[in-house]
Amino acid sequence: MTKARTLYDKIFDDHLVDQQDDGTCLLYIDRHLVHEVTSPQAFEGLRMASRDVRHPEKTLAVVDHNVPTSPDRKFGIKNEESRIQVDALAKNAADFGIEYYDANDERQGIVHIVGPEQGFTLPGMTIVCGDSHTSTHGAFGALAHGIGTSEVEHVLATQTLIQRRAKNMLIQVDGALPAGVTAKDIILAIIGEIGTAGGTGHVMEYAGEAIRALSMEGRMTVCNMSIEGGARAGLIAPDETTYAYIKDRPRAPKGDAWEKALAYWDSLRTDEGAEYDRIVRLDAANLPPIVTWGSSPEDVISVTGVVPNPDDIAEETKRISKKRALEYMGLTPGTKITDIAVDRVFIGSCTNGRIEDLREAAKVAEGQKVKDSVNAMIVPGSGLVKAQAEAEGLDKIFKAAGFDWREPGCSMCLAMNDDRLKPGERCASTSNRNFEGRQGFKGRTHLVSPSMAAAAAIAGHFVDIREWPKG
Ligand SMILES: CC(C)[C@H](C(=O)O)[C@@H](O)C(=O)O
Ligand code: SF4
Repeated sequence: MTKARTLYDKIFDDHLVDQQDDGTCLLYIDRHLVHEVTSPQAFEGLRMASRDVRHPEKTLAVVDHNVPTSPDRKFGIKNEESRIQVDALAKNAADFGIEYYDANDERQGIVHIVGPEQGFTLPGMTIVCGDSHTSTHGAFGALAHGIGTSEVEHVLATQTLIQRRAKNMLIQVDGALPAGVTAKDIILAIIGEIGTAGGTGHVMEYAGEAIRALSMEGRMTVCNMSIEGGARAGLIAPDETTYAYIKDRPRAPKGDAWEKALAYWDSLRTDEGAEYDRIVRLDAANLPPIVTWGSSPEDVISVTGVVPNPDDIAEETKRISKKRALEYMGLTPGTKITDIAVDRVFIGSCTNGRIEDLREAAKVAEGQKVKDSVNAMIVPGSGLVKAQAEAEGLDKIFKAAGFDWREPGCSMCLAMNDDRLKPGERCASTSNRNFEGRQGFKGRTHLVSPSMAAAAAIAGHFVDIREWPKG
């Protein structure tokens, strides 16, 4: 009898090219996504060694981090550093025969939104990208790893990656989400529970009623932040929701190939009796909307709560670090979360820049006005998301409410382009990292869901979305 295996074990085994006695494995890589930040030295390395890209057709390049999000970007990038990186990717893609979406291509967007949209991301595949949030693609039941630049070069040259087997971790989310509570709150709650190192050495598989009930957009939000929980990757077994999303995408299998693919994809489930190294359980029905208060994604609190007091932490190193976080954030213990005023609102990123996120935000914004003291921007995650949103009239709702409607890119998720916080500015952000300086020097980031962000823009402070609109 064969041993019961997890979904991770199955995908890993199906891609194993070689395994050494010390456990070092060589994995075949089905898909490689490339962006401008982590690829220039990799291509340079190939040139120096006179090597080609082994499988250009399994590689897709797109610019996202450095592109400005203002409409006048079609006239070029003013910032020199950004322009150099973007131009380098265009040249490298042309020189090595790789399909490339530039900033004027409607398919351009954040790499982790583009892959799924194009049907480039498929269940059972191994997918890599020189980017930590590659875990997003695990929502499709693909084994998706973020890799470093030297590994990018290795994959470009050989279409393989050196890996060790990870441990298996199951995150079981039972129950049904209450109204106003979203996929973002699920993953923030998980990270709050296990901490940012909780998943170290593991691949996290998310299962349970609440995960099955999520749309692909929601599943991507959850898998996206696996990396913030320290995991090597996140995974969700594919099902009818997955297939419906993929069907008829440009690069999805068609006709007979589709039927064959479905048969294989249906085998991508963890076997009955397979063992996990660790299991974490969560009840979705008990989850509130969550806001982060510190400078780590594990610093989570219910919107109904107050800023915690680090003095209550017994462990010294942690106490000192959380004290510092509060100082950085300019917050006082005991302050009600709903009393915290925001200066900026950012709705976008590979965590929450998809169509469903914009719909959720638009529902809150409709007929309302952004508070005078707040500067709020909506950045669709891709050109296709933007077009879809415009076809649904969401842009009109946002603009009428006083939100800034932008071009697609990573934008203010990280301060690598013109969108950034000024020192001291406080932002409600739908992105995934609230590290010091992440959204701009001395900027203060609170991670929230899209509807919570939209409501904060209108009220000027955090509000409990479950009670929105008041009166
Ligand atoms: C620039 C890139 C290497 C980085 C990552 O790996 O995640 C970025 O996307 C981020 O979110 O911090
Ligand atoms: S949107 Fe943010 S998290 Fe995602 S790839 Fe871009 S910078 Fe990284």
